[in-house]
Amino acid sequence: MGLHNSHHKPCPTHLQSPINIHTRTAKYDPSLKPLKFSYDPKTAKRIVNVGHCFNVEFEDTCDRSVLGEGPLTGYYRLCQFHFHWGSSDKDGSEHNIDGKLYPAELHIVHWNSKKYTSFEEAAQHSDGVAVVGVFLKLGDTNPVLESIIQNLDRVKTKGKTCPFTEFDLTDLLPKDLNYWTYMGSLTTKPYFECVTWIILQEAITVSSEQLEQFRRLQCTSENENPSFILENHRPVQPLDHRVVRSSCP
Ligand SMILES: NS(=O)(=O)/N=C1/NCCO1
Ligand SMILES: [Zn+2]
Repeated sequence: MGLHNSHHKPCPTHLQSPINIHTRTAKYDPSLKPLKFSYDPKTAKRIVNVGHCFNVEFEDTCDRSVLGEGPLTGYYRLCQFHFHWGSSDKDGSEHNIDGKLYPAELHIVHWNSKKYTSFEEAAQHSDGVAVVGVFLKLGDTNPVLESIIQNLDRVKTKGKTCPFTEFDLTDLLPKDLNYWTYMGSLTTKPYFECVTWIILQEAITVSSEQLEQFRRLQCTSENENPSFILENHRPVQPLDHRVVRSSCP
């Protein structure tokens, strides 16, 4: 059921992601708090090739690595991070900034462990999930990304996993933690509308060679004819009546 208007025709309300962020329309909200990342490097567990991307998974059976404050009520438990990229360096990010695309985008996925008992349950609720999005811009080789990428030949085909421990995810974040925030959805099936999106305004760097490594991952399993994950970014969705808020003026 959607909103009703004078024509009495229901108009559906979409809360889908990603979106284009029009920075001049974003509204500064002084009540937004600074983001508080409390990640324990010992909770890093493994890298998994899930077919459409690779996930770096964390131990999420207790609140050892959490994201707090920012636009959130309470804290959300870190469960995994992954990337979206394009078939060339010309596109790849999911969110756009004033129509500008980046060559890739990092998503750090957390779920509301105060109210729910798993990511799967939390994803059924509008306050269930918080994803921090970080843009990757073309530049020098990123040494922290390199420590992840050097493992990718161990998860080349769909379903493969490899151990990945003692990783400090805060090393991957930019210095400036100012952000835009809006209510949206998962950008992968089943597109549940359960995400508080927190998009950092400062990008981190990635080199062209590092992006090429992403595109060498296979979406096929080891006993199939190889196909490659050349791109995995969803097109932007209608903003409708949503307002994007900014943590800084
Ligand atoms: N691209 S996304 O919105 O983070 N999608 C998901 N799905 C499972 C976890 O994050
Ligand atoms: Zn994602």
